[in-house]
Formats: sequence, structure tokens, C-alpha cells
Amino acid sequence: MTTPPHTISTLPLSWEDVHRDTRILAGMLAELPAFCGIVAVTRGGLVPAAILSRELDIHLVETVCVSTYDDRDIRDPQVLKTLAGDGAGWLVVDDLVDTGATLQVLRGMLPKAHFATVYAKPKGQPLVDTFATVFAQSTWVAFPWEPPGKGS
Ligand SMILES: O=P(O)(O)OC[C@H]1O[C@H](OP(=O)(O)OP(=O)(O)O)[C@H](O)[C@@H]1O
Repeated sequence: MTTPPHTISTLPLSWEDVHRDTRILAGMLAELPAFCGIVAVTRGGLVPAAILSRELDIHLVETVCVSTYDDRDIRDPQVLKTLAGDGAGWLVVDDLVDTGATLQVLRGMLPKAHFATVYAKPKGQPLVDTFATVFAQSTWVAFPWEPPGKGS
């Protein structure tokens, strides 16, 4: 995502931060009825999905592939690859819900799935079923897998 103009602080996360917070999310998800599989939302959901697949002992892992066009405050997610069915029994995983634009599109495609993110900002929070940590809307989260200076 291109850094939005209203962002006022950057929070760099380490691999250890993401691992810890994803394990916290796993603990929350473990309380729920078992999922048939995990759907990682590319690209940010890939690492959290890998961690969750270990923590929850789920071997069936799929992807939905999303590329988002950013123009200042307008986000336009394009779905490059979807998943068959209505999402029933599946756990959809992303790293972050920010504006909610990505999950809004995915919820339309997979209305019966359970949606989880490691991190949530207030604007997108209503679109997530389970999340571990909330950041202020004005915080720019820099993930350890992002090449320096490229944003996510
Ligand atoms: O709630 P939203 O405003 O839609 O923002 C959240 C999305 O933005 C990031 O992906 P991004 O579009 O940057 O693509 P990437 O995962 O390929 O880096 C992140 O991984 C989420 O998928």
C-alpha cells in the first residue's frame, strides 16, 4: 500500500514482533471450532498464514491473490485469483486490515469464511472476526518482509 498522506508515524515491526503477535492470534483462533483450511491473502497474509498453519496444525493452505491500486485515499483491490465456494469452514488470514477495502471485497466473495488479521486499524476493524493487536489509524506499519523504501 502506498503510504497515505495522513500517516503521521511509522512503526517498524521485526520478525520477532510478527511471530509473537501471530502466535497470540493463533491462541485466540484455537478456541474456535476447527477450520478446514487456511486461505492466505497475498501478499501480506503469506507469513502469518505459514505461522498459523503450524500453530493450528492445519495442512490445507490456499491463497487468494489481490493487487491493489492506490491513489491517495482511494484503494481499489483487484482479485487476481479467488477460491471456489462460499468460504464455509475456511480461515482467511491477512497481516493487516487498514481501510478495510481488501477484506470488503473478500467478504463479498467468501461470505461464510472466518476473517482474521494479526493487526487491525479502527477503520477496518469491523470487517475482521478475530485480530490480535490494534494500531492507530495514523500509524504506518512497516513489515519485516517489505523491501526498504517500497512500502507494502
Ligand atoms: O484494509 P486495506 O486498506 O485494504 O489494507 C490492508 C491490505 O493492505 C496490505 O496489502 P497491500 O495492498 O499493500 O498489498 P501486499 O499485501 O501485496 O503488500 C495488507 O497486506 C492488506 O492486504
